Amino acid sequence: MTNNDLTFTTLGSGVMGCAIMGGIMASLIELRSGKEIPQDDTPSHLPGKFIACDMRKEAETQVQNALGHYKLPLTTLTNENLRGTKEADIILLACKPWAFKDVLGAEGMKEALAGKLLISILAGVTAEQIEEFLYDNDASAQYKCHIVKVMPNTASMVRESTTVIAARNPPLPETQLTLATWIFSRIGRVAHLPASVMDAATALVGSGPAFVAVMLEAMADGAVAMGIPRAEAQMMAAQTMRGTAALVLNGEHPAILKDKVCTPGGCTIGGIMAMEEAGVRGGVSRAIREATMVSSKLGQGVAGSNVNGTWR
Ligand SMILES: NC(=O)C1=CN([C@@H]2O[C@H](COP(=O)(O)OP(=O)(O)OC[C@H]3O[C@@H](n4cnc5c(N)ncnc54)[C@H](OP(=O)(O)O)[C@@H]3O)[C@@H](O)[C@H]2O)C=CC1
Ligand SMILES: O=C(O)[C@@H]1CCC=N1
Repeated sequence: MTNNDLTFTTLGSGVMGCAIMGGIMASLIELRSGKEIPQDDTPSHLPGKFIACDMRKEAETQVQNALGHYKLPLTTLTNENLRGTKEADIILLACKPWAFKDVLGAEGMKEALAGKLLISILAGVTAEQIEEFLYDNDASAQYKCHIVKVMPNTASMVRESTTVIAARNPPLPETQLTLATWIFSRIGRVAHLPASVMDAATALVGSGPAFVAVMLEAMADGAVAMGIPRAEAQMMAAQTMRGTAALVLNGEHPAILKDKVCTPGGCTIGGIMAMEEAGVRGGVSRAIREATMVSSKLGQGVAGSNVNGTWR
């Protein structure tokens, strides 16, 4: 038996705040309709009420436009992070990475967070950084919140995210970890990894949709150049990526998959040779390494600073 008596608040309701709330809402609707059946690991208390906080008034309209159609209890607040946090059981920190001290350092915030689950999706900011900022490394601080760093991606909106949950030492209480895992497994696949690889995880799964979109667009452009109409080319490129991903998730090794497509003397190996000449492999893997390094600097930035290219 589950109760939808928890309130889920986002501090920052932009692209990701909306995507994650949207994914959770879609999942709750499926649970209610019986399309999804509660599993053994379904927590007894689930979110049922949502509060979207932002500092921009326009965010209220954007949130309502994106999520209003789910018809679940949803409140939008502008410049009322404290109220949203006081009313919350679970708080999603989804502002810009360099804004976290402004958000969490506000008067009364520490008290409002006490005992609650604080999920941070901020690139480049560790759970330890947040803990140190809030409690100044005071291990005996009363009524701490439980902080977990996770890295989802924008496909949360369509429940196809890949989310990495960072391990904590000491670990999160079991109930809180189960709840965080449940939330993100409703909106895609979840991996648990050491905190030390979270910047690489940010590059791979957080930034990944942008990298894949560039490749998708390039494939579609090539097809348009060769006469296929744009809409069809885009759909065909996307479905080809989905099919390839499904084969790999089904256990096929990417190198074997590639070899199977390359008929000897055929057109695919011709195309692969062109990709190798252009250094596509090196360029793509370099993008992951570059994004990892930039991510590692994002939590140290201040608003308006640009850490791209500053780490060398
Ligand atoms: N976009 C993505 O695909 C992913 C992003 N992330 C992480 O998620 C976080 C959010 O990213 P994203 O959704 O893209 O960013 P957005 O800019 O779309 O959303 C962040 C929102 O938070 C608002 N905000 C800033 N300061 C405050 C504040 N003090 N109180 C309340 N709201 C505030 C911003 O307002 P304003 O615009 O005025 O600053 C903005 O509306 C980032 O930390 C990013 O690293 C993680 C994974 C993937
Ligand atoms: O580009 C960024 O900084 C964020 C983090 C991962 C995806 N978008």
